Amino acid sequence: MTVPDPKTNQNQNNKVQVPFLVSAPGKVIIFGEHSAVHGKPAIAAALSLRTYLSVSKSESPDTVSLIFPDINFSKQWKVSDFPWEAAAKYQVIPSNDGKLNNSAAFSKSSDELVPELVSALAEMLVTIDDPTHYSAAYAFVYLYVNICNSKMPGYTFTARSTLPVGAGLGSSASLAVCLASSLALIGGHIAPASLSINELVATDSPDSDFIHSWSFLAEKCIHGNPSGIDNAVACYGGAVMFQRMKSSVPSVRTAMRNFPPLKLLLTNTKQPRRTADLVAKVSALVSDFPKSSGVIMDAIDYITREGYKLMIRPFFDNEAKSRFRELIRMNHGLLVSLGVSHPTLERVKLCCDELEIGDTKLTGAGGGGCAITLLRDELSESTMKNAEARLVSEGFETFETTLGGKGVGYCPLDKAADVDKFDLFRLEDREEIESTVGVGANPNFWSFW
Ligand SMILES: Nc1ncnc2c1ncn2[C@@H]1O[C@H](COP(=O)(O)OP(=O)(O)O)[C@@H](O)[C@H]1O
Ligand SMILES: C[C@@](O)(CCOP(=O)(O)O)CC(=O)O
Ligand SMILES: [Mg+2]
Repeated sequence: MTVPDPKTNQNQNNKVQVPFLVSAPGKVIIFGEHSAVHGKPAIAAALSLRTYLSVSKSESPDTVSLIFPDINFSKQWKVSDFPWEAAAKYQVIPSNDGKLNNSAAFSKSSDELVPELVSALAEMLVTIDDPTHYSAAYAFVYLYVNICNSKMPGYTFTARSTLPVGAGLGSSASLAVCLASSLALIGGHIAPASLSINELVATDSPDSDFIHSWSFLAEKCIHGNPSGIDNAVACYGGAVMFQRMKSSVPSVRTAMRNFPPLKLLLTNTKQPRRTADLVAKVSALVSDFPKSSGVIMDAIDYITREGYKLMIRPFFDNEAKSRFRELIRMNHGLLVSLGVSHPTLERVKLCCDELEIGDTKLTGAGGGGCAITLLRDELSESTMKNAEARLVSEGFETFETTLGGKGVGYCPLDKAADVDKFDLFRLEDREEIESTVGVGANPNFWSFW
């Protein structure tokens, strides 16, 4: 983490030049969604589908603007509308000797939202009725007052995802990481990223840890009680075994460097749902039936650990693959018993079972959204084409994606021409976003923390 000038709260070295872009990946949970919230381990990997966010100066210097076309939402505030005084009491500003002048608040705010700040921000959000809009705006304003300050000029934040939003692939966490990294850059708390796509990261950097801790709070704003697995993957990339610990003990995150090349089909039911509702539903079940639901959570715990053991074997051979598929099938059944499947998800599963292409489970919070099918090895191209055509004919959408990619990235927009070329608002669709700014199609534009 860099040390900002205490007067301006801006880092003097490596100061970011506006405009710029940041980006973070979505994720797929292989085992352990929901049980992860209740302290059990889970396994997830970063996707090649990502969220991109641009930061530019607002036309009017005292206006902060959000432009979120994927959810049909835009909003403006005046810089002076933000509750800076309330924020100052809890804000963590590193002093120029590099020590945190409010370290108690830092450790608290890196774990829990500050209730006084939440109520001070409520007035800025009162006119927003749609919960989708509200949660995105809430995450933004919470991070903005904590990470930025009243002396900074107004900026415009435009976000676009190549991920489906609200479909179990971690769009909320990838947005949270984009917000945390862009605000940390303009607030002068971190330096622009410098690692190229092929450089391996030996250890986590203080800058990525800073982004990670604030993105967790943004996830809290979006869905109440996140385990932290989604924003960890969106921030650090790769594949992880993750376990949330009881409050005040940090979560355990074990990078899985030899993640086997899984052949996955990703199917979006297009059934909308909110993670917040499903996480609350499972938490209600846990408190109503602690013993019965506890046994289900324990079973998922064993499945995840069995899956982990198979995945870290030096050879992910046929025997390992067939055991792995059994685990996928069992994990789905247990999620059904927690009440988080949906008729559309069951239809995807039925279809894949009938076609005998592999084993299917819901991924993410369920209630709609996406399913993953771990494909059998020996499937021909025509079998796969037929299977995808059948799923599409039933109203679903299939995705091709690769697993285990990079975490949060940064792309400077140095030249004036870049600003028009990379105007996220104007890009037509996922394909155009990917081909114009995408990390996959344009790896040389990007650096990583
Ligand atoms: N590209 C985006 N633009 C604006 N808001 C987004 C975007 N992606 C995610 N969000 C926010 O995250 C919410 C979806 O999060 P969630 O219900 O956790 O689903 P998931 O993380 O599985 O996509 C949206 O309702 C919105 O508030
Ligand atoms: C249900 C859960 O395990 C995953 C939610 O993922 P998503 O928001 O549906 O992509 C919640 C969490 O771990 O925070
Ligand atoms: Mg989410």
